[in-house]
Amino acid sequence: MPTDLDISVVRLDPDLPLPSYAHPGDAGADLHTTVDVTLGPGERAMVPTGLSIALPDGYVALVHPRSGLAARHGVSIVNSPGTVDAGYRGEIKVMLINHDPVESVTLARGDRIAQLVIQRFERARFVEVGVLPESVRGAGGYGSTGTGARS
Ligand SMILES: O=c1ccn([C@H]2C[C@H](O)[C@@H](COP(=O)(O)OP(=O)(O)OP(=O)(O)O)O2)c(=O)[nH]1
Ligand SMILES: [Mg+2]
Repeated sequence: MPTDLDISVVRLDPDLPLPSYAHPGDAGADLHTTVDVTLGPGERAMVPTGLSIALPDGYVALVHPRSGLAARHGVSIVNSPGTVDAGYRGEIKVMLINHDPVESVTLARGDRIAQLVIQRFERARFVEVGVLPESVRGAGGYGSTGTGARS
């Protein structure tokens, strides 16, 4: 098990909990909405979490959807996964969308709406070249291998 990383958090809404992992070993720490929100079919909303964080340099926090909300209500995140940069000190917000074609969904203050995955990342230097090295895949993509069973 990796050791836990300390991340400073300010609770803008002290009545709501800090992000928390539901089980040991979970990658995502659940985020809560500070407001009641109702999303009609196809509707989206920027939902506040009441949290600001300071990530160490070299880390990013990704805002992922919760599969339970997706499976039960068709609710996901427009910009999934959202990117919280290490230098960002504002409130973390979640751009929820209701993909259900007919049903509205209501989320109440305190409900868990998304999960935050903390990752290390590589910062790249983009080095311009004239020609890229060859690869087996080449430029094939967008379904180039088909959809059927492969032997
Ligand atoms: O789901 C998200 C995505 C982003 N952010 C915050 C943290 C992030 O550091 C900042 C900017 O996000 P991003 O870079 O994705 O947005 P942008 O459209 O490129 O805005 P900017 O020009 O401010 O970078 O907004 C969130 O709170 N939730
Ligand atoms: Mg940006």
